[in-house]
Amino acid sequence: MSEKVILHYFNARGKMESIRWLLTVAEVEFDEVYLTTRDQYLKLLDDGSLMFQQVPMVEIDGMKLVQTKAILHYIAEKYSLYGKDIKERVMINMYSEGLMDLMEMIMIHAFVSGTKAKLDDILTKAKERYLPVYEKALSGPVYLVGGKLSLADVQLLECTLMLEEKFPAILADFPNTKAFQGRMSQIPSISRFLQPGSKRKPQPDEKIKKTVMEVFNLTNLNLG
Ligand SMILES: N[C@@H](CCC(=O)N[C@@H](CS)C(=O)NCC(=O)O)C(=O)O
Repeated sequence: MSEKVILHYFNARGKMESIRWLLTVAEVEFDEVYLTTRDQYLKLLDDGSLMFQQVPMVEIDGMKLVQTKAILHYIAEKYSLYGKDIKERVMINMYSEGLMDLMEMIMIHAFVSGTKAKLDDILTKAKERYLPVYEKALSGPVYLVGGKLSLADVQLLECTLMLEEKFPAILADFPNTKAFQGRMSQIPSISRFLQPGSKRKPQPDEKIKKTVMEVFNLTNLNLG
């Protein structure tokens, strides 16, 4: 029997949250080791556990995986959430990359306490560049690619929920996407994940920002 999956990251969404979502949908149990001190991080570096001195790091199947996309693709492939052939896979990757670009904008904005102008820019891009793509793809099909649940669907749900936290009415003009969100939320593993007390993380607060700065020995948060 393979050992339990262990996630090494902050007690925060960040780059690990999509991995938490995907494991949840795949119904894979996982434990988490939260980075709270610089010593913990230095120990991971000393151990050689972090290939590029960065987290997320995921212990799975006897490996210590880093690089968010590589981790997501491994899990998606392993649990049949990655299409049936290379043409489906490239579509899943394109949808997924678009969602990661958008989610990263929101993540960075939260961390660097950006201006209202920046938030407006995210809203405009979400409505004009990203959401129309998913809305069109979902006009008819139940899932984004190949009529089957995939990594892209899981990330679309995660992303639309993040968007609604910032812009509650954003899906009003995107009825297919809103209906998709409702369907996805009824999948039992997802429904449980959406309940309070699950391993889903809240929006970042000042405390977590302080922890990240201490762990990485930063005086200034510069996330791009
Ligand atoms: N390309 C990597 C980037 C990971 C990354 O930037 N991780 C941050 C925390 S969210 C980190 O470990 N920063 C420390 C550093 O880069 O020295 C991925 O997607 O996993």
